[in-house]
Amino acid sequence: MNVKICGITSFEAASWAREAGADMIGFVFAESSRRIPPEFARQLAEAVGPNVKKVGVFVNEEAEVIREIVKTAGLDYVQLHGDETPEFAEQMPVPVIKAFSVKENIPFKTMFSFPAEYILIDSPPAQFRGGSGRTFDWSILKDPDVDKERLILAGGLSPDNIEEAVRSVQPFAVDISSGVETDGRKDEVKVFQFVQRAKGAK
Ligand SMILES: O=C(O)c1ccccc1N[C@@H]1O[C@H](COP(=O)(O)O)[C@@H](O)[C@H]1O
Repeated sequence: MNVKICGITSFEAASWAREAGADMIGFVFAESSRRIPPEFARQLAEAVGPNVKKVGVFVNEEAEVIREIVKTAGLDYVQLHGDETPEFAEQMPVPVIKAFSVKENIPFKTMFSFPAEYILIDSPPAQFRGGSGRTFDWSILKDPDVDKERLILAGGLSPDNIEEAVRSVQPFAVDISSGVETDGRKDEVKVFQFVQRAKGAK
């Protein structure tokens, strides 16, 4: 199981994610309590080293701004978490993770025909477009149009529900932000528990 820890805002959290065995870390460049400047993301990315992939999270950002941030921060993927079109995604300089909310009522067939390396399915937005900490009914992902090889499951995951999530959905990867935090900051114990349980679940 591949694991992405999103909303990294400190050197400590970046090193916990790496030491715990996360495959990807996410930096938020959209409206969020977890937003960080691109230059700081670059420092975090360098501290983590090349074995953990770096994902930049954007919501309805201009393509030119994303291109600049990809260069400045040294990103491996962009996660488009807004209403971006297929044409927009095709202009991206690195592989794309396209996020859809289950509330959008877009057929899975349409979601999985989007030109992106991975399709991330998240809960409906709350205050911000992502990072709500809310879960959704995973049974909808049993639909045969869901391509599990390209699916990243997100939304309200936590160390307590991740084993059940992996067992019932069997996605390519799982993505978490608020479920490994305490009082709005990444929590070392939760990060290790989450990665260990996600990777151990069958
Ligand atoms: O994490 C954020 O603050 C964020 C802000 C704007 C767009 C996406 C964001 N994060 C993504 O939200 C989901 C679910 O997060 P959670 O685990 O429910 O807190 C995840 O894909 C993050 O990558």
